[in-house]
Amino acid sequence: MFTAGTETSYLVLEFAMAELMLHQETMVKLQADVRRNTPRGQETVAEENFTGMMYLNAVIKETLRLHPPSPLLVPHLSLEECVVDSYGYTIPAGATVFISAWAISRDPMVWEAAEEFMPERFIQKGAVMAPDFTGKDFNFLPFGSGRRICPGINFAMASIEIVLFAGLFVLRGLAAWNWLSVIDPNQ
Ligand code: HEM
Repeated sequence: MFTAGTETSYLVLEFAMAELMLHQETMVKLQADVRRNTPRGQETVAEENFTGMMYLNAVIKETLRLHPPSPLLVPHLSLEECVVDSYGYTIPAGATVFISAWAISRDPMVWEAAEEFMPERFIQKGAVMAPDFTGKDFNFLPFGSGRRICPGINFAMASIEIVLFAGLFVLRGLAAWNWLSVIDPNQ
């Protein structure tokens, strides 16, 4: 429970920060959102500031898509034989099944520019939209699906949002997290 709840969330945070450093245009957009949603003079982030942070939510979803912390979910056991019609293969009863959420969420047949970090793909008509990660859209399964789906989704999303938002808030005075200009990634 501790491992399931901590390592996963901090991995998403680490990958989100790495992607933001690599994608300065995303970083600038996100910082603009932070400034817009936190009135001048405010010392820490407050719950009501999260309401307008749609882009933050899309950044986290895109991080989960490219870097799911449980890339093979957890092993599942097939209780009865199952034939996957479209691919023509049979999964026998008693088989251990690994589902690659990583490969599914980078499948170019499903995702446009699948290898690109593009949070905008989740924003349509001014709202964060499908695909949804609560197990209904099988092309995006960072938390799994079905009866054994992760029970910590809401807690995980809230804690990742709070930490990322708080970090961006502290650094809001900077033009961007432009650490690449001072740190040579080759060293
Ligand atoms: C970004 C954060 C997280 C991710 C990506 C994640 C992902 C997952 C995945 C993929 C599974 C397996 C689902 C399946 O195989 O169908 C799982 C199971 C589980 N997760 Fe999470 N998780 C996260 C955060 C959390 C948090 C914060 C908690 C608790 C506070 C938690 C508790 C659990 C538990 C208890 C299970 C086992 C459920 C079962 O077997 O019935 N997870 N998680």
